[in-house]
Amino acid sequence: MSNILAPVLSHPFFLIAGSIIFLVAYQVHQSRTAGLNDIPGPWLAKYTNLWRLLETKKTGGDADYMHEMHKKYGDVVRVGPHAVNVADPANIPAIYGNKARLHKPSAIEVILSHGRTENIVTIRNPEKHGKYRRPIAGAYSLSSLLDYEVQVDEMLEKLFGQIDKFTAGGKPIDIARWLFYYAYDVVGYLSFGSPIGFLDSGKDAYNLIKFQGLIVQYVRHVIQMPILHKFLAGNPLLAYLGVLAPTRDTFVEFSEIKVADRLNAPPPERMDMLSHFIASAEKYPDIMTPAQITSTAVVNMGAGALGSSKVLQGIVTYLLAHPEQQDKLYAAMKEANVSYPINWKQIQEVPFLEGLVKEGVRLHLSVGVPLIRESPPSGLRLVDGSVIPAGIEVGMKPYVVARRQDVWGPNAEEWEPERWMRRGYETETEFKERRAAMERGDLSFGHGARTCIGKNIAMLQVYKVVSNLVYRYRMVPAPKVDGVGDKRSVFAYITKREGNVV
Ligand code: HEM
Repeated sequence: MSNILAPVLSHPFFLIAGSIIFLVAYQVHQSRTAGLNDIPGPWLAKYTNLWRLLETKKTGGDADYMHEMHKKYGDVVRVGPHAVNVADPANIPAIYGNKARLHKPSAIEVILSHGRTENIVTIRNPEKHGKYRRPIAGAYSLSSLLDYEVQVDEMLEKLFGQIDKFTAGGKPIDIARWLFYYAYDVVGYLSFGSPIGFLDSGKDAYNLIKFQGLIVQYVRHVIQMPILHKFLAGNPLLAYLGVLAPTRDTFVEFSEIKVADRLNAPPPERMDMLSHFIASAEKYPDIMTPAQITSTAVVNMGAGALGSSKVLQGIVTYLLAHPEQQDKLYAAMKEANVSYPINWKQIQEVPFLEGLVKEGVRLHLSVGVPLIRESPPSGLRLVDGSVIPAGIEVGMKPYVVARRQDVWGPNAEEWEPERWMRRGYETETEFKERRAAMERGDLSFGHGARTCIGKNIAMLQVYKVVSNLVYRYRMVPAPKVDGVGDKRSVFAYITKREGNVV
């Protein structure tokens, strides 16, 4: 009998059909035994991560499909055989809180190409993460900001010099592009000790922005189906052959050179982040190795520069659509008696500026993926009483949380800087309560031990440029210039507000 069946079974058709049946049976088994059968979600997502990969591809990751999924299926949605997304911000402490101390799941490692040094974003274990975060925390502290303001001012002067030059004669300018260059040069200056050269050259220096865009697209897609990483950037053979190298390595190699230059040079007169990292190597020699210092500087560019750029792009788009809001901010700054260039201390005295920036962060954050964690061995109890079993990838998307009506009100999806200020009809206590609820429900910079370490730096660079830009210029929308720019471009006619600027 087996002699008769052997030629049939070795036929390619049976081999392929058999493999497919095995794969489907395996996926069904995996799905059924994950302990998530009661959690609603699209049917395909129950069996394969392909569902979220396809959704990400369809929406490009920008417009968020999870927002629609939560509207359809509720606050807890199954997005993969072993993955759920949660929308209710009341769960933030349980998932991200210091007491919860959840690990990051293995999917986070898709950020690292084969052979690269791990960094504070990719370290999964909370204890180890704490060990690596401690030595660098001082570089990002509020007290360090005063040291960094000089570098930020230097970059602002370069930015405004270029705006003046390129708008001479009433020409339109792609203001978003220049704000990207500013954000990248500020983070680069602070991380590597010298500006990278975006503003000087008026170009995407070393193609960093382009490469980073490719890396973001890679991570955004592959993190949905992490097994793909083994066959792509995480693959040792492909790394050896250099197949995927150009996108990732140019960026890292550029950073290695910058860090090596600084390690071989005398310390600079003024502290920047790189000086902090190098100084901490004396106290933590096992952790702050040259490779780790480079990795930390790279993470700054990756996690930081893009975030601030996108927020600035969002704010400027809004200000162009509402020139009256520029005038409102200008009047508020005049009333606060600020002087040019507006400094960090003066910035704190203009509540409308705070509203603009916070609203910009809320609605235009760059984090297009959920902040993922792994449910602990004892399971994860959510506020609705349901329990997510051990070993499941659990995430909340800042985009989704930023649009919750129970936190932000019925106009949650609209831009309203004034929501951050006291309303005419509110008592001080009512305002404080409403604002505290918004702060509790705000996941823009994450939460807990892994909250954004660069938040202060991001705020310094964003507040400084928004305030000084509006103090110095008035902007109105300009039509797109044919053949110039890309999907990030925002064109504007810009004129100086005479009399304010030296
Ligand atoms: C408006 C701009 C920014 C936004 C919206 C933002 C958002 C975030 C979020 C949500 C996280 C938490 C990720 C998680 O929980 O898994 C994070 C982490 C991080 N961010 Fe930012 N970020 C911004 C700017 C920056 C800047 C300017 C820097 C550096 C100079 C930076 C460096 C980092 C680093 C290193 C981490 C990892 C922290 C850790 O795991 O301990 N970010 N960021």
